[in-house]
Amino acid sequence: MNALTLPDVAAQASRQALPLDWVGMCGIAVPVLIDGQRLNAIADAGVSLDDGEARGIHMSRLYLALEVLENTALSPRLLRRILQQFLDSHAGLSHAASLGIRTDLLLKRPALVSPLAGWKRYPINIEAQLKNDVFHVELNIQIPYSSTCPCSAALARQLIQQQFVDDFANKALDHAGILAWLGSSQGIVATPHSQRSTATVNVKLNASVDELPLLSFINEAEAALGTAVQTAVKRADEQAFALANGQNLMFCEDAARRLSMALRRSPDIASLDVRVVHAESLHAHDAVAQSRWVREAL
Ligand SMILES: Nc1nc2c(ncn2[C@@H]2O[C@H](COP(=O)(O)OP(=O)(O)OP(=O)(O)O)[C@@H](O)[C@H]2O)c(=O)[nH]1
Repeated sequence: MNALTLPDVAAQASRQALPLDWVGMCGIAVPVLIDGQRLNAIADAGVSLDDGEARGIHMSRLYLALEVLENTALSPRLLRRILQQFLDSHAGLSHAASLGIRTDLLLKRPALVSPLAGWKRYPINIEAQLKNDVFHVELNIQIPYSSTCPCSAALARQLIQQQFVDDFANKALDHAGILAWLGSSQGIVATPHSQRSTATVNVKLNASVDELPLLSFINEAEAALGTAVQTAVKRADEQAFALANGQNLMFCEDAARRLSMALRRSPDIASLDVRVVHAESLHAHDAVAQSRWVREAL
């Protein structure tokens, strides 16, 4: 070896011959293009090391294969192309490749009533795998929403009825008096508790899907729940939100069922995991429900 030859340890034989399931890099900073937006993302890229005798993989080859993310819209086709490059650059060493991309989707959401709008952040994680020529993509999306407890609402209504009995017993009912009573906190003595909640939707896409249907999944999920958290809010919007919550009282079980049933209608989905977490204001712990569904083969 002369002074200009660089030692290549990866090309050496391993002292302990053992194949490895996954070798790669985690936490790589990359820009990605989704729905016309350039987003900051973090990637995990790796391959299997099938040859137990080989000392190491070629990390630079995986890293450089990610360069295309900078100027090509993220799609299942692009992910497959990158994974194929991971494998092609590790011929004889690897039969499986994976790429995970975490970012925050920013969507501009209109207010419920006023002409305002604001940005909402949806954390997403995209996991792609190519193994023995079988390719698949999974999307993980977190969607914040509001949930009002149906049990608490019923208990509050009962207290209001009781207050009505106490205040109006043996009195002639007059319209103006009842209207004023309904608008007072002496009349409406109790309110139900509600909480900010999070739905985590994990979707395995059908092989035929060639776009990442992130936006449509988020829209379908929010429509099914009916109580998406808001961005810019004036009083008119807050009142509409109160109505939406009152019309969509939800235990965590209700939310999980609504989401799962709504998303199952999408032809893009091969399998689905839904997990909802209601960060209870009644308790110091969370109420959680999960649902798993796999589309039956036709
Ligand atoms: N395999 C491996 N490489 C590592 C690790 N930590 C850092 N690296 C470095 O990653 C760098 C890139 O490795 P390679 O892709 O094999 O680089 P290279 O040999 O110049 O590139 P090729 O000629 O394409 O093989 C090297 O400098 C390694 O030392 C590790 O834990 N495992």
